[in-house]
Amino acid sequence: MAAFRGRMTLLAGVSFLGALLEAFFLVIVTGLGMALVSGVPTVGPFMGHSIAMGSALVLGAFVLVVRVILNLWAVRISARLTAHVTTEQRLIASHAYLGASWDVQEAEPAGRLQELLTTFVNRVTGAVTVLTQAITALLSLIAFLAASVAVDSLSTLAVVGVLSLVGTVLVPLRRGIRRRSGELAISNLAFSNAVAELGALGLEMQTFGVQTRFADRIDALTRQATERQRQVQTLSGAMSPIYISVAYAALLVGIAILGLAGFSNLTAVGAIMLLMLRSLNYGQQLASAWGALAAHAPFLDRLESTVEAYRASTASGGVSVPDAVTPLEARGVDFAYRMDQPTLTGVNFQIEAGEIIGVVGPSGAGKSTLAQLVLGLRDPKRGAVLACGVDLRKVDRAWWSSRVAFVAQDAKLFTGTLAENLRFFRDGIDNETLRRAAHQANILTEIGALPLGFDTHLGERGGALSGGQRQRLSIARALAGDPEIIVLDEPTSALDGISERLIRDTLAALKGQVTVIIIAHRMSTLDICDRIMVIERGRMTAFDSPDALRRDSGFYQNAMATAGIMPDQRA
Ligand SMILES: Nc1ncnc2c1ncn2[C@@H]1O[C@H](COP(=O)(O)OP(=O)(O)OP(=O)(O)O)[C@@H](O)[C@H]1O
Repeated sequence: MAAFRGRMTLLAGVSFLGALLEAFFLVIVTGLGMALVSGVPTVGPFMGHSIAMGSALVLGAFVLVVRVILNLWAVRISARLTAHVTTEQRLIASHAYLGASWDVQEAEPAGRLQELLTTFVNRVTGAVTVLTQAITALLSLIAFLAASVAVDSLSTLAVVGVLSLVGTVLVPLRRGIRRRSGELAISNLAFSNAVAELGALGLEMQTFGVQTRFADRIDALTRQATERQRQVQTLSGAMSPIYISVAYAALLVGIAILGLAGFSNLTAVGAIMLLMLRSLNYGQQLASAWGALAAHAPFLDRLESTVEAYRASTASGGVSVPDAVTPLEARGVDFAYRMDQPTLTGVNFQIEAGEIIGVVGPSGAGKSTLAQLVLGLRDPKRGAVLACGVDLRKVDRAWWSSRVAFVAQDAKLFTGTLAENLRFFRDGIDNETLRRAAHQANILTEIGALPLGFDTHLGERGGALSGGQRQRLSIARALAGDPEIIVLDEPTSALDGISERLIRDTLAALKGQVTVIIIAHRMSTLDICDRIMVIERGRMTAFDSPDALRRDSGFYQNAMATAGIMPDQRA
C-alpha cells in the first residue's frame, strides 16, 4: 500500500508539473502569434511583463522538451503502478482463498476463484488506470485554470462556476452507472459459475444428447450479462458528450463576460481561449474517467468483500505438536452444516495405531462429514477430535498435514508428469520413495510398462488413465508422504472387481504399519478391517469387530444380506 501511495503521489506531482508547463507553453505560443500579427518584436504583456520574441521561442522549445520528459516519466510510473496492482491483487485474492478453511473453499461455486483472479482483478487494474488518468486530468485542469486566473480572473471564475454546475448534472448519471455495474458484476459471476459447471458435465451432456439445452443456457446467461454491459456502456458513454456540451456553454459564458467587461487585451483573450479549450479536453477526460470508475467500483467492492470473507475463515490450527497421530479419539462430537439440522451427534470413539477401521452407513448418514472432522478439515460444533490427547484445533497444521493423507472417491490428477502427480508439490519426496509408494499401491508394474515411466506426461486431469489406475495413483500419492494415518472415502465404489481387489490388497498390506480409516459401501472392501463403525442418521450405532457386528448390528446384517453375503456363510 505504501508503494502504491508513493507512486500515486509521484504521478500526481509529475502530471501537475507537466500541465503547468503545457499551460505556460500555450500562453507563449499565443503571445508569439499575436506579436507576429501585430508586427511588434515583443511577446506580451502577460501579468504586466513582456519578453523578446527570440527569448520566447527559446523558452517555448525548452518548456516543450521538459514537458515531454515529464510525460514519458508519468507513462512509466502509471504502467508500473498497474502492473504492481495486478500482481498484488492476484496474490492477495489467491492467498486469502488458499488460507481459507475447507468450509469456505468447498462452498465456493466452481469457477469463482478463476473469475475473481481474472475478470475482477482486471477490473481493479482498470480502475487504477482510470484513477491515474482522472488524477492527471484533474491536476492538469487545476494547472490550466490557475494559469487562466493569472491571465484574467473574472472570466475564468465564471467558467469554473458553470463547470461546477456540470458536475451536479452528472451525479445521477454516475449513480446509475454504479448500480447497473453492480448488477453486471453479479451476472458475470453467475455466467462463470454456470460455464464452469457445464464444462465439468461434458460426459453427461454427450450421453444424454442435451447439447442444445446447454447452448440455450449459455445463450441466456450471455444475453443477460451483455445486456447489463450494454446499459453500463451507454451510461458511461453519455458522460462525455453531456459534459462537453455543457462545458462549451460555460465557455460561451466566459466570452460573454469578457465582452461585457469591455476586455481589450487581445493577447490575453487569445491565451484564455486556448487555455479554456484545452481545459475542456482535460475536463472531458475527467468526466469519462469518473464514469469508468463508477463502472469498476462494484467489482472492487465484491473482490474486497470476498477476500475479507476468506480471511475471516482461516483454517484452525495452533502450535501444539503431539507425540503421534494415534490414539485418535472423538469425544462427544456434534456437527451441523445448518443450525436446525444436526449432521452428527454425540460421536465417541478411539482408534489405535495400525488399526484398519471401516466406516459404513446409509447414504447421507454423515460418514464423509466424519472423515473431514477426523482430517481436521472441519471443526466440531461441540466436543473434540484429539490426536494423542491434543485437540486438533490446537495442533500445528504443517505437522498434521505431513502425517495424514486422504484418498477421495474421485481421484483428482492434474496436468503434469506421473512423478509430479505422485509428489503433489511436497518437496523432499525422493524418487525411491515414489517407487516404493507405487509398489505399495500396486501400480508400479503399469508405470514401468510406460515408455517414459514416472516421467510420462498425463494429459489434462489424467484423462488417459482408467478409473482403477487413477485410484491406485491416488493411493500411491497418499502413501508417498509416509503418513501415520490414511483416510479413504469410498475409494473402490466406482471400480471393477479386479481393481477393487488390487486396492484391497494394498490396504491389507498396510495393517499394523499405517492407521487406515476407510468409508466403504462394498462389504467386500470391509473384509480387511479390524473394526467397523456403523453411522446411522448422524449417530454412531455400533463400533466393533466384523464378527460382533454380524451378530449385533441390524444395519450391518442388512447390508451383508444386500451384498449377497449371508451371516452363516461367514461364521
Ligand atoms: N457441504 C455441505 N453443506 C451442507 N450440507 C451438507 C454438506 N455436505 C453434506 N451435507 C449434508 O450432510 C449430511 C451428511 O452428508 P455426508 O456426505 O457426510 O453423508 P455420507 O454418509 O457420506 O453420504 P454418502 O454415503 O451418500 O456419501 C447429508 O444430509 C448431506 O446432505
